[in-house]
Amino acid sequence: MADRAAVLVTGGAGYIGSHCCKALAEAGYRPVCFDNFSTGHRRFVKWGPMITGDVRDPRQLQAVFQSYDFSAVMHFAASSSVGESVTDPQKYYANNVGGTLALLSAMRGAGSGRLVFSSTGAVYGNAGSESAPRFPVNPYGKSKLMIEEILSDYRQAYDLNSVCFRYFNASGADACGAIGECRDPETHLIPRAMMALQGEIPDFGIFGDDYDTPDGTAVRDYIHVTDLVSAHVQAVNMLMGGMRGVYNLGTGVGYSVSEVLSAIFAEAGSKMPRVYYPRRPGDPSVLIADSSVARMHLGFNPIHSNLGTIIRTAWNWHTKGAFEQLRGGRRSTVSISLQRARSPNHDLN
Ligand SMILES: NC(=O)c1ccc[n+]([C@@H]2O[C@H](COP(=O)([O-])OP(=O)(O)OC[C@H]3O[C@@H](n4cnc5c(N)ncnc54)[C@H](O)[C@@H]3O)[C@@H](O)[C@H]2O)c1
Ligand SMILES: O=c1ccn([C@@H]2O[C@H](COP(=O)(O)OP(=O)(O)O[C@H]3O[C@H](CO)[C@@H](O)[C@H](O)[C@H]3O)[C@@H](O)[C@H]2O)c(=O)[nH]1
Repeated sequence: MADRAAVLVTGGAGYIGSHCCKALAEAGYRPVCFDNFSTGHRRFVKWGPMITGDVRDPRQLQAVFQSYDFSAVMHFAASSSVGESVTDPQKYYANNVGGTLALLSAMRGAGSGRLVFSSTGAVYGNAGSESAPRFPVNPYGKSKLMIEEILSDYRQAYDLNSVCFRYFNASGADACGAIGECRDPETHLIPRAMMALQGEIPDFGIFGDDYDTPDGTAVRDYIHVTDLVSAHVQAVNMLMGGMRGVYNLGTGVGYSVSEVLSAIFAEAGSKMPRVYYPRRPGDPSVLIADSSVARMHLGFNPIHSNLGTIIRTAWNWHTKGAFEQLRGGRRSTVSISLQRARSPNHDLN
């Protein structure tokens, strides 16, 4: 079936992928979601066809490329928890590197030559501009850097054109309230803190208060998912005009874990004790983007990414019916392995 406006979205049932499918549909494309639902949700596939499949399976991929004539491919499918990548690196190299190689092979077989790849700020040791040294400190970041190198070689050798977006901490939720951040187990800061405030998880804590940062907790650059996916739609348009390259997507502003928690408490109108755990293995101290190249070349303008909007939209998602339905109305048994807790600090500010 020829369909020039079709875009293959691997991982389209996940957090960022589902937001991207919505944005693609709104921009006139037909997003075709290909997902194994390892962390994604069938309920998130609302804006185009849903294909259940695994990017590591060449036969499934071949069948998809035989069924559609894709204008571009967006590759979100991956394993993406920094801490887990330290304890189970094989999962990360097999799913991220292995899955991407299989996808690229299927693309070449089908003569499909445009890819938008989800890379990460975790490829840097200390982030800066795109030309800053890349010293990933965890297997997740290393797996993404390997893929970037592979894509660079494929660009040269096979004319397979790609845009790599190194995004920083995706956060927030679409204003519709129907899609948002929800994995099982959840490991990310903002959803975990919100789940803890709602009594859904018993073991929330701050990983590290001894970083070389103003308040001792780790600093990240939080970028609203709506701003992220706008850049992706823009990239599809520009790939058709021959654009390629590697771009940071962030705000250039960092917030500490402690500052994020304060913003969540303010939005929720309730607080919980701040419990401190040792640092999480693989975590860098500070990750802040310099996105000036994306601003210049893509017109990237993260208008939704102030911390207040991020927390408000995430809280809206977490306290609306859609989130509760997704979790089956049950209390979560989610628990991630924690190292020995130090004495809780009962500072509620
Ligand atoms: N969330 C962030 O802050 C962030 C930051 C930088 C980069 N990224 C990257 O963005 C992408 C999306 O992240 P997310 O936060 O939406 O994660 P997510 O876990 O919500 O989504 C990933 C999706 O991919 C699917 N998937 C995983 N392995 C698959 C496979 N082998 N075959 C088919 N489907 C598979 C999952 O079921 C899920 O729907 C990932 O590549 C991630 O590394 C995320
Ligand atoms: O229960 C928790 C969860 C997280 N954190 C901390 O909060 C910060 C942010 O952690 P998290 O939300 O897990 O995101 P990151 O580990 O920074 O990684 C995200 O951001 C990276 C880019 O910056 C992406 O590459 C990853 O895919 C994405 O998961 C880190 O210092 C964590 O140690 C806590 O203190 N307690």
